[in-house]
Amino acid sequence: MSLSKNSVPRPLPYGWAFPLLVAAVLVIVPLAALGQYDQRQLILIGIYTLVVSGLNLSLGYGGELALGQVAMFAAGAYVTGILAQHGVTELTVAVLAGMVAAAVVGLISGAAGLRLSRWSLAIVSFFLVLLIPVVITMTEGVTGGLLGLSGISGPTLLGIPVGFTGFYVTALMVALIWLVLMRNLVLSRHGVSFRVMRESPALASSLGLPTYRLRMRVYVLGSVPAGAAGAIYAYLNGFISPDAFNLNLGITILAASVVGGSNSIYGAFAGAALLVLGPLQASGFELYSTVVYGIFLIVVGVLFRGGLAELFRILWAWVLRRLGRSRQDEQHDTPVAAVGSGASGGLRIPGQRIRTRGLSRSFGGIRALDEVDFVAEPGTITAVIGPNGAGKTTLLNAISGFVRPEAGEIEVGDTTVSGLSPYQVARSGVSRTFQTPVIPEDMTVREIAESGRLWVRGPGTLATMLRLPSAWRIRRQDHLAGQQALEFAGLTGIADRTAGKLPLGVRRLLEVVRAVAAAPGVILLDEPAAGLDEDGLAELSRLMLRARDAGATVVIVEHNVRFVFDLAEKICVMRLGRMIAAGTPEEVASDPEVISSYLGARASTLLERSVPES
Ligand SMILES: Nc1ncnc2c1ncn2[C@@H]1O[C@H](COP(=O)(O)OP(=O)(O)OP(=O)(O)O)[C@@H](O)[C@H]1O
Repeated sequence: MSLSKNSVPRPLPYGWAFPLLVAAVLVIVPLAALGQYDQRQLILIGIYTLVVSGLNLSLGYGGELALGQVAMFAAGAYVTGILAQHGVTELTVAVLAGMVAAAVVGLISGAAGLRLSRWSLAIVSFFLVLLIPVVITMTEGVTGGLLGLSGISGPTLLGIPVGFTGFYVTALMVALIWLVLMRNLVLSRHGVSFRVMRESPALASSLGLPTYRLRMRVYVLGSVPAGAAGAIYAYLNGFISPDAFNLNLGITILAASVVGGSNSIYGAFAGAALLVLGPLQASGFELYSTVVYGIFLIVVGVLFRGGLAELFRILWAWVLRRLGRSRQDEQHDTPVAAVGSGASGGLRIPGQRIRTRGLSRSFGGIRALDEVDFVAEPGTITAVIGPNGAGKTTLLNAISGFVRPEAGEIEVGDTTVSGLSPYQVARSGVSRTFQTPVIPEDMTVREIAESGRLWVRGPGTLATMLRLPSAWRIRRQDHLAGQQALEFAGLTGIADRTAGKLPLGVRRLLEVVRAVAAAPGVILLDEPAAGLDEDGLAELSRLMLRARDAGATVVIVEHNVRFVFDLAEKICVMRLGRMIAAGTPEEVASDPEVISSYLGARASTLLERSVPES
C-alpha cells in the first residue's frame, strides 16, 4: 500500500508573523499614505471582515447553514444606536453590547433552528433576515422604525472623544484582534471538534461530543463578530435604517465568504475587500446583485472550491517548495507499509468488560435484536459474525448508544449505559469505527489521531481563544496522546499528510488509530477489513493485536471469516437477531447450527491459523 503523490499542500505555517505583518500594513501604512475616503473604505473592509469571518466560522468550519449574519449585524448596529441616543457613546461598551446582542439573537434563532436538521437552521436564519424590518417597525419608539435612527456620532474611547484617526485604528484593531482570536480557536481542539461535527454528527457523538451544544456553540460564536461589526458600522455611518440590512446584503456576505474561502481565517478579509471595493461601490448594483453573485458562486463552486484563500495556499506552498522548505514533500514518499513497524511504546489501555443481557430491538416487523446476551472481556478480541441482516451492526449501535434497545441491559465495566446518548457512552470509555470510514477530508493524520481525545474535558472557549495556560496544557496532552497512537500504528511518517488523499486502507487504519488514541476501555470495529488487500489486512490485524495486548476490549463485526478466525479469541454468531453460538473458534466451527446456517463447508478449513506477529 503506497501513497499517491498528489497530496494537498500543507496549510500555511500560520504564526504570529503573518497577522502582525497584516496589522502593520493595514493599520499603519494607510494612515500615512491614504486619504480619509480610502481609510473609510478600509474601515468598511474591517467591518465586513468581521461579518464574513463569523460566517466562515459557523458555515466553513462548523458546517452550519447560517444565513442570518445580517440580522446579527443589525442587532449590533441598533443596540449601539439606541445606546448613543441615551448618551452612552463609549466605543468599547458599544462593541461589547453589540456582541452580546448578536449572541442573544444567535441563541434564540439557534434554539429554534438547530433542533431539527441542518436545513432548519438555514430556513430559520433566512427568515430572521426577512424579519428585520418587521421587528424594527414594531419597535418604532426605540428604533426609529422605517425612517431610521440618526445622530449616532461622537464616540469616545475609554472616556476620551476619538477623532476619525482614532476611530480608524480602533475599528481595524477590533477586526484584527478578532481574526487572531478566531485563529486560536480554529487551530485548537475546539476547531477540530467543529470540523468533525461538519463532517458527521454521528462521528462527533462517537467521539464523546454533545452535538446540539456543539452546533449551538459554533453558531453563536459566528454571530458575535457580526455584532461588533454592527457597532462600528453605526458609528461610521452615523445613521442606520432597515434598508441597510436587507436580503441582498445577506447574499453578498454569503458570496464574499465563499469567494474568499469559507474554510479559512484570512479568506474573510479577501472576501470583504472584494465586497467593499466591488459591489458596494456601485450604486444601482442592488438590482443585479443576486444575478452577479449567483454567477460568482457557481464559478467559484466549480473552479476553486476553497476560494481565494485556497489559491493563496497553493501559491504559498509552491513558493515554499521552490525555496526547498516544504515538509510536505518529504512526506510524499513515506510509504504506509511502515505500519507494522510501530512499537506499542508501553501504551496501556485499561480494558473494560462489556456485557449485554436480553437486548431486544425491532424495526417495524423486523426483529434486529432478539434477547441478545453478549460478553466481551478486556485484553481479548471478540468477533461477531453472521449473514447479512443478522443484527451485528445493530448490536454495535445499541452498545454505542446510536440505537435505543426496547428491552435489556448494557454494561460497560460496572456502569449501566443502556439509555445513554452516544456521546455519553463514548465518555464512559467506548470507541467505535463505522462501516464506511468517516474521516474529515481536510484534517491531517495527526489531527485525526488527536481527535480521538475530544471526549476528554478541555479548556473553555474563551480560555482557548486567549490561549491561556490551561489551553496549552491540554494541547500538549492531546499532542502526546496522538503521537503515541501514531507511533503505535507506525503512522508517524505521514502525520502531516491530509487525510482526504489517503487510500482506503490507510483511512481504515486511521479510524482504528483514532479509537486507540481515545484510550477507551472498549473498541468497537464495524467491518474494518472491508475493501482491504492482503497487506492492508495484515496491517489491520497487527494493529488490533497490539490494541488487545495493550489491554483493550476489542470487538469486531466482520464478514471476512478467514480474517476473524485467524484473529479472534472468541467468536459470536448471530442470525435473524439471535445469538446462536458463542465460544472459541474451535467451538464455533464445530457447532452444527453455525455450520448449517452460515459457515457451510468452509468451517473445516477455518481453523488453520495464520496469525501475524503482534
Ligand atoms: N434503522 C433501521 N431502520 C430499519 N431497519 C433497520 C435499521 N437498522 C437495521 N435494520 C434492519 O435490521 C436488520 C439487522 O440489520 P443490521 O444492519 O444490524 O444487520 P447486519 O448483521 O449488520 O447486516 P450487514 O452484515 O449486512 O451489515 C436488517 O434487516 C436491517 O434491515
